[in-house]
Amino acid sequence: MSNPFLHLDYEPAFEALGGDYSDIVTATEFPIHLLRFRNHGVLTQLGLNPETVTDDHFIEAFGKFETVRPLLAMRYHGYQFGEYNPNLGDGRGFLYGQMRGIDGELYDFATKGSGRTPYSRNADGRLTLKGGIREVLAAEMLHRMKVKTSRCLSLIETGEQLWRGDEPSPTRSSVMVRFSRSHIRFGTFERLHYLKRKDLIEILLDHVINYYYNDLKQEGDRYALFYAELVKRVAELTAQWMASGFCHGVLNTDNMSITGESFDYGPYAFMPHYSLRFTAAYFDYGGLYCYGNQPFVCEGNLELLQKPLSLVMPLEELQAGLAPFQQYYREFYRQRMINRLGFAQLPTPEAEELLQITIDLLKDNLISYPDFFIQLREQFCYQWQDQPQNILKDAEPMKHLDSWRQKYYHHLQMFSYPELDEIKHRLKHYNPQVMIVRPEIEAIWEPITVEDNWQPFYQFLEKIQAE
Ligand SMILES: Nc1ncnc2c1ncn2[C@@H]1O[C@H](COP(=O)(O)OP(=O)(O)OP(=O)(O)O)[C@@H](O)[C@H]1O
Ligand SMILES: [Mg+2]
Repeated sequence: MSNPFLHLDYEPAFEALGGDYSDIVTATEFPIHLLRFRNHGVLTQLGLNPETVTDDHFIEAFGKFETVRPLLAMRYHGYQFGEYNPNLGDGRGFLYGQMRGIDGELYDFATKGSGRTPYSRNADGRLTLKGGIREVLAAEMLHRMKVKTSRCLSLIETGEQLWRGDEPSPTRSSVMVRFSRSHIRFGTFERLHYLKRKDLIEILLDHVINYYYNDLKQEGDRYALFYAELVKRVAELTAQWMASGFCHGVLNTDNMSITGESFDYGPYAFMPHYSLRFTAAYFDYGGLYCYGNQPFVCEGNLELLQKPLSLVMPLEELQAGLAPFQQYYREFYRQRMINRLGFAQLPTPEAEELLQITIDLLKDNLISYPDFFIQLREQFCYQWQDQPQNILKDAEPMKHLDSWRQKYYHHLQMFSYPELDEIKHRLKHYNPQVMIVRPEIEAIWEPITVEDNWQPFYQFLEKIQAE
């Protein structure tokens, strides 16, 4: 059977921009190829029947990189922890191809760990197996939590020994293929500003609007409308992270997608309990990218993007576009938190009150942030409408619990029996039955590294995906 990945209807949109934005590269040849993860959800999104795609098809296309189009290392710069770095670009990856999903939208296949490129500097161009597993888990978890995220299409172990400061070494190697809306980053524009190429910024901006903001392309003021829409999308994404208890860890501008989608899951972490200072990356000494800073950092990154964009549009329009960011963020955050509590909609002042008391309860008692929502989902029952004491009735006495119960109870009073069923469903929809704080990731990695036992990894993925 011919390989469906080699017969997809590839649409070389980025390639068509020409050689100013990328370099043609070759993939490394790996000593072995062991397919460790294949994402059937993504296959379905591409209109492929998983039963017709063999493991060898994955290995041919995404381990040996047989291809029908040139492999492109994308060029970009970026602000990293506030410092401008012009020495970036795809140093261990390339764009493999672009194609339409069944939704009609354009998507990228791009690699991580596929070998050295002109942007590797002194590094090896590789991805550790643990790093690959971590990215698979983050993306599937966030996808399950209805966060707009990239996903991993495949993860292939490649049989090399890598040396890393942050993993016991030598450590195993892998190559991943990521499925995302786009790998054009804020830093892709920043590089063009650095090179003073207004002409290339204009071409790239039209490209972005054409493919990712299609309904704006006929508008006269499409640049301003694009930026205003990007601001809104990033505010929504940030709110989704915050409600999920997710700390991205490395919010440099080269890790910010121009489509407002979340990607690049390196030293991320889901916070164990509510703390605005919770920091994911061990090298983030000052806590710049801590959980609670994310809405401000994202706003700041959008502001940095004004520099390149102001070469092709008035700065005042960009400033006006950014002005509502925090308000958007707050609205999206409140809405998502209300959803996680089981409600579709509540009037704003009541939603704010419920939100505040929920945060106080979580924060002041150091309750497990993930477990709180899991318990809510698991224990919800109609009897909660009878007496506030029934709500999470096994919980130890603690600060704010009575007033939180009263408030939750008060909101439940407004619903009929069938509507309570909807709450039950909503609690399941927004709150997965498992979460991955760090010890869980270690518990998945441990059997793999000690005895090459992948069962806990696959079982965990199944639990993430379950409703
Ligand atoms: N092992 C490596 N070899 C070569 N370059 C690397 C390596 N690790 C990181 N880089 C480069 O360092 C920069 C920052 O890395 P970062 O970890 O943000 O990106 P990445 O994880 O490699 O890729 P992506 O952002 O697509 O997920 C990028 O230019 C990246 O290509
Ligand atoms: Mg990155």
